[in-house]
Amino acid sequence: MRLVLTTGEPAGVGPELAVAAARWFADWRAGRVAAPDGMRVPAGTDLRLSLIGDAELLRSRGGEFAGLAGVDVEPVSLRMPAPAGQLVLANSDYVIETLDRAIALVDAGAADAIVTAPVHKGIINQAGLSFSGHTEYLQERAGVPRVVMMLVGGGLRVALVTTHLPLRAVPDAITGPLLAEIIHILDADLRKRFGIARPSIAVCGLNPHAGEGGYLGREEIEVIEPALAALRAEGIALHGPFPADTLFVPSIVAPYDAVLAMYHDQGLPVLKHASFGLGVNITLGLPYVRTSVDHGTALDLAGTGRADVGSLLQAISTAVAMVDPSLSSQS
Ligand SMILES: NC(=O)c1ccc[n+]([C@@H]2O[C@H](COP(=O)([O-])OP(=O)(O)OC[C@H]3O[C@@H](n4cnc5c(N)ncnc54)[C@H](O)[C@@H]3O)[C@@H](O)[C@H]2O)c1
Ligand SMILES: N[C@H](C(=O)O)[C@H](O)COP(=O)(O)O
Repeated sequence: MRLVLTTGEPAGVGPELAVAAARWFADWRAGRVAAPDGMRVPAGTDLRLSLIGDAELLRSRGGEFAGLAGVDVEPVSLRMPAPAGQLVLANSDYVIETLDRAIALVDAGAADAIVTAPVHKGIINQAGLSFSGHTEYLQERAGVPRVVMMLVGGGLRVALVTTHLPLRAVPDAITGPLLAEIIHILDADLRKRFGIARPSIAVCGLNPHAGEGGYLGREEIEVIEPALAALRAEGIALHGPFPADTLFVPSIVAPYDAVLAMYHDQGLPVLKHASFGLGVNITLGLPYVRTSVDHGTALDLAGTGRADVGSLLQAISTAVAMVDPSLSSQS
C-alpha cells in the first residue's frame, strides 16, 4: 500500500510535521511503535509513504529524512523561498501542484490514499485561484457530484451537510436533494470504510431547539423532516432532527455511529473541543481514501518545533485502516 502525503502550505507547520511523521512511519511499519490510537501494523507490512513537496524545504524544517525505510519524496519545487510563518503569494501554485501530483498518483493507481497537511485557503484565493478547501477541490477534480466532510475524534464521528460556506448562505443551501445525497454517501461509506453493518445516524436541526415546533424557524418542518422520512423509508437508520446543543451531551450522543451537523461551526467546534490534535478529517464519497489533520497551518508555530504531530499520525493510520481494514483489526 502506498500513501501520498501532501506537505501543505510551505510557510506553515506542514513541512516539519510531515518529516516528523515520516520518522514515526518508518518505525510504525517496522512494528516498533503504535499510532496514537494504539493501532499497530505487523512488521514487514508493505507500506510506503511518499512526501509530496520541496525536498530542501522539508529538510530545512524537519531535518534529514534520507534512508528512512518505506519513505520517499515526490519532488515539487517551491516557486520562491518560504520563510516559516510568512505567507508568500507565489507559492500558492506550489501548494496546488502538490495536490495535483497526489491526485495524478491515485488516478493512475500508483497510490492508494491521499493524506494532506494543512493549506492556507486565504493566500491561495489571494493568488487568484478559487479554493474553498481540499474537500471541494478534490471533489471537483474527481468529477463526483458530491462528497462529505467527516471529522473523527474523541469517540465522535461528525459529518457536515454544508462545508466552507458563509453562514448567511447556509439555510438556502440545505435542501431535500442535498440532504439525500449527503446521507446516502455517509451511510454507504460508514458501511464500506468503517465496517458498520447498519449505521445509526443522528441528525442535528438547523435552528435553536430544532426550530421549537416552527416558532424558531421552519427548516426542520419544511425541509429536514420530510427528507429524513423519505430516507428512512429506504431503510437508512436516521434519528432526529435533534436540537444540536443537547445532542452532543456525551450520554445522548453515545448510541449513534455518527452525527450529521448542518454546518461547519455547528459540528466541528464540538469535535475539536473533544479531540484537537488527535482528530482526523476524512472526505467520504471520493473514489479513493483521503484523510487530513484536524488543524490548520498554525503560522504562529511554524519553524518552532512546537507543533503537535499527533493528528497527522492519526490521519496516516486512519488512511491505512480505511484502505485495508484487516490491518486495523490486528492492532
Ligand atoms: N486541513 C487543512 O488544510 C486546514 C484545516 C483547518 C484550517 N486550515 C487553514 O489554516 C489556516 C489557519 O487557520 P486557523 O488559525 O483557524 O487554525 P489553526 O489550526 O492553524 O490554528 C488554531 C490554533 O491552534 C494551534 N495549532 C494548530 N495546529 C497545531 C498543532 N499541530 N500543534 C499545536 N497547536 C496547533 C495554533 O497555534 C493556533 O493557536 C486557515 O487558512 C484555515 O483555513 C486548513
Ligand atoms: N474544515 C476543516 C477544519 O476546520 O478542520 C478544514 O478547513 C480543512 O478542510 P479541507 O480538508 O477541506 O481543506
